[in-house]
Amino acid sequence: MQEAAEHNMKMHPMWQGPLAVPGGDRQSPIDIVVRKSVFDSQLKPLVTDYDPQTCQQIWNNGYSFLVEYDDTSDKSTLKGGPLQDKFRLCQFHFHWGESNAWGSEHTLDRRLFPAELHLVHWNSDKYSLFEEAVMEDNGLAVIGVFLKVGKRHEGLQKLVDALPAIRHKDSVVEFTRFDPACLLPSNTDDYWTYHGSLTTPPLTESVTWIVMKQHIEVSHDQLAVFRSLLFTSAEEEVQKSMVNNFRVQQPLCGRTVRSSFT
Ligand SMILES: NS(=O)(=O)c1ccc(-n2ccn(-c3ccc(F)cc3F)c2=O)cc1
Ligand SMILES: [Zn+2]
Repeated sequence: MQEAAEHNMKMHPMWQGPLAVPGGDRQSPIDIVVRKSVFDSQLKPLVTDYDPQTCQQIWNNGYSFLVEYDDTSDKSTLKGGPLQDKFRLCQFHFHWGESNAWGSEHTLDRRLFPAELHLVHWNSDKYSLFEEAVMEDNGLAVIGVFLKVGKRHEGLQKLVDALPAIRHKDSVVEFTRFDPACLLPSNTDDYWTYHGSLTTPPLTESVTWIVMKQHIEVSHDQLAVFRSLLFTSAEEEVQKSMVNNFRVQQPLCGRTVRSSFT
């Protein structure tokens, strides 16, 4: 069934262009083979400092829904971990499946999760705009968090309640005072990190990936609301459910995945 979902995903307009950066050898997502990851004692704890007042809007971009933050100053930042510089939060979004059996982009020893959260940051020490950073080797840092189905996530509910208002592609509503830290697992010291890319076009190889070892739990009903979103705009005749908006795992091409824990 997942293969059919992967096939359907590739039919989405998003994927009608090049499926990889020509000559790309650091594409994402990947399968993290836990026993092959290399412990690095130099990896530091993550330091997130998010200001909920910088939360601005939530919108359906026709592939996922994005919660966007004001990134015109260093008010919501990420540093530490594998990073040498300070990174500014610009948005977060999710990827999910039509069933709880799949949906994540990264996998752990081939294990799929029902969904995955991505918090996207850009290097504000080196670049002045996201648009600039997205093209650079050390331009972006994305925190990945796996979602499992279980108890209701109280912090997520405010976001879930906003989704019916952005059911169609290109719909946007104001969304304020949301602290993305509530979506991080209680333990952010244990993670894997590797050099990769954006998982949708432009697929630029500019991302330091930081994948959390600990997952968060959301309820089945909360994920069902994700699946009530549509890939399509209100004007389109055929409405398509926004599900299976994930890319399949890419070749590791000799890269090392480091772990912050033994
Ligand atoms: N899934 S993910 O790897 O976290 C991911 C995948 C794709 C993007 N993405 C897609 C288009 N853009 C984008 C937006 C504005 C811009 F000026 C340049 C971009 F590349 C972007 O950041 C952002 C994040
Ligand atoms: Zn993503």
